[in-house]
Formats: sequence, structure tokens, C-alpha cells
Amino acid sequence: MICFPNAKINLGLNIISRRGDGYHNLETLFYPIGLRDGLEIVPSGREEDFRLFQTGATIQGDMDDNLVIKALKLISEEKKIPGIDIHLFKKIPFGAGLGGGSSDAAFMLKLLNDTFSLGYTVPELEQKAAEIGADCPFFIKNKPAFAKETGNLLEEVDLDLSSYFFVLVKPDITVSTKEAYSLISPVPPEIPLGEIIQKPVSEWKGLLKNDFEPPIFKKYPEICRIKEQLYAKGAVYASMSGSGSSVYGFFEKETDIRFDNCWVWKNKEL
Ligand SMILES: C[C@](O)(CO)[C@H](O)COP(=O)(O)OP(=O)(O)OC[C@H]1O[C@@H](n2ccc(N)nc2=O)[C@H](O)[C@@H]1O
Ligand SMILES: Nc1ncnc2c1ncn2[C@@H]1O[C@H](COP(=O)(O)OP(=O)(O)OP(=O)(O)O)[C@@H](O)[C@H]1O
Repeated sequence: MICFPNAKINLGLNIISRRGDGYHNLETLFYPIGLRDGLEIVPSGREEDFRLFQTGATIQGDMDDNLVIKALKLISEEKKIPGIDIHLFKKIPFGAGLGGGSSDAAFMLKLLNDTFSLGYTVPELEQKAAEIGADCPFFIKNKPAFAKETGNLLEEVDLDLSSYFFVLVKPDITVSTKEAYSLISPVPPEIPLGEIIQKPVSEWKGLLKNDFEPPIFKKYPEICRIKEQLYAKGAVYASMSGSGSSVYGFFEKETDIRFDNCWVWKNKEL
């Protein structure tokens, strides 16, 4: 069976407080976008072992550290999974704030559940996804959702931005999520994100903020320049996604926009 794990962007990101477990309480809105990896599992006929064939962008670290293997091992602790060959095609850039690794892991949980009729419910899959990473649970239902706590408390929202022309820009910069959080001094937001997101998109600029932007823009001014250029080109709203490094912009109409030394995806390519 094959599936196509998609990426996400964060609409607003308030980091509210530091927790005793080293994580942070936040509020954000996860929004799925069309940029996708490819993930396939094929029963190999062998006993309970697995082989991972990874193509596309090269992932650092050894195979056992891959998040799809982490998902497989988590399920294998409870369920008997026959030998499988896993094919992962990477297109979603990592260290980009796009949740690529998290999406692969969550889709692997769903693929195993469906392929081998394991009987896990959506809440059970969301719980397993939360054991893999903070961004993973969102990708189980994979619908626009308001997230709180570490990003695991999800509430679906009725938000459709498909009428906008969407541009995603990834500079040749990889941002470590862990490092990005270490640069943050949590401050509760003046206006709750839930209130701002109810407003029209045209009112989000200056209100819907990503708390990672100030420290990340200071460390990587190029990322700030990309956001400025998106606004200069007429973006209704633009922001860095998650802990970065990618920046996105929504436009009322198709816009010819180019950036040197960046990956640029536009609506029809996503
Ligand atoms: C920045 C976001 O992408 C916004 O959606 C997420 O909060 C991060 O989600 P993620 O990349 O899946 O994060 P994980 O892989 O679970 O954690 C990576 C590191 O980020 C930090 N981390 C992550 C999530 C969170 N709520 N608080 C944190 O402090 C922790 O230091 C953790 O060790
Ligand atoms: N399947 C995978 N795809 C991408 N990265 C992976 C994968 N498995 C493990 N990794 C490792 O996890 C790290 C984080 O990957 P990625 O940034 O895509 O994850 P993410 O936390 O979901 O996304 P982001 O933090 O950028 O929003 C990568 O740098 C890579 O070393």
C-alpha cells in the first residue's frame, strides 16, 4: 500500500510557558498543505523484519533513527507485523518548520493500521503519534486544527484558505527545532490566537504572530528578508512556519515571484 504524507504550516504560534518536562505549552493552528513525500510498504514474505529504501532528499542519521522506523517499532511492541519493505521518497525539506518527519511517522502508523487491519482507533493512533513527536498527532486526522499544550491537544477548525494563491519559500537554511526553542522566553499572548484566527485573513498581518520569528530572524536575517519580500510582492499574510526555516505567503491572485538560492513552491505545484 502507498500513501503521500503531506506537510503542514503553522498559522500563528504562541509559546506560552515552559513545562517541567522540558517541553513548552503553545497555541498554534496546524494547516495541511499539498507538499508531499511518498511512503509505501510491501509485505516481503520474510519473517518480522524490515528494510527501508529511502530516495529523494538524503536524510542524515542512520536508518534506525528514521521516524517511520520509530513508528513501526512502536506498533511492533503490541502487534505482530510481518516482514515488510518500506519505500520512502523524501520531497518535504527537513528543518523547515513543515513537519515532514512527523508526517511520515503519522502516515506510517495509519498505513500499518490499514494494511494489517490492526484495529487502532483515531484517538489511539493520535496517542501513539504523540509518543513520537509533538507535531505527529495532527497528521492522523490531517485537517486544519487548533493545537494547545505541546501540540497534542487538537480541536478541528473550519478554515479553508484554498481560494488564495499560496507561495512557500525554503532558503538553504536548516533550523533545529530544539535549538529554536532554546532561544525563546515564553510570554502569554496579548490576544489569544483563537480570537485572531476568527478575523478575515486581511486583518492577520501584525496580529497573527510566530514567537520563533524574533530570535530566528536575528540569527538568520535572510529568512526575515524573504517574509518582507513576500509582503512587498503583495502578500495578504506572510509568516515563517513553525521553528523555520520556511516562509509562506497568501496572495489574492497568482503572483510571479522568484527567490535566489531557495526552493519555491506555488499553488499548482503543491
Ligand atoms: C515547532 C513546532 O513544529 C510547531 O508545530 C513543534 O512545536 C515542534 O514539533 P516537533 O518538531 O515534532 O518537536 P519534537 O520532535 O517533539 O521535539 C523536538 C524538541 O523541540 C522542543 N519542543 C517541542 C515541542 C514543544 N511543544 N516544546 C518543545 O520544547 C523540545 O526541546 C524537543 O526536544
Ligand atoms: N522520515 C523523515 N523525514 C525527515 N526527517 C527525518 C525523518 N526521519 C528522521 N528524520 C530526522 O528528523 C529531523 C527533523 O525532521 P523534520 O524537520 O522533517 O521533522 P519535523 O520536526 O516533523 O519538521 P519541522 O521541525 O521542520 O517542522 C531531520 O533533520 C532528520 O534528521
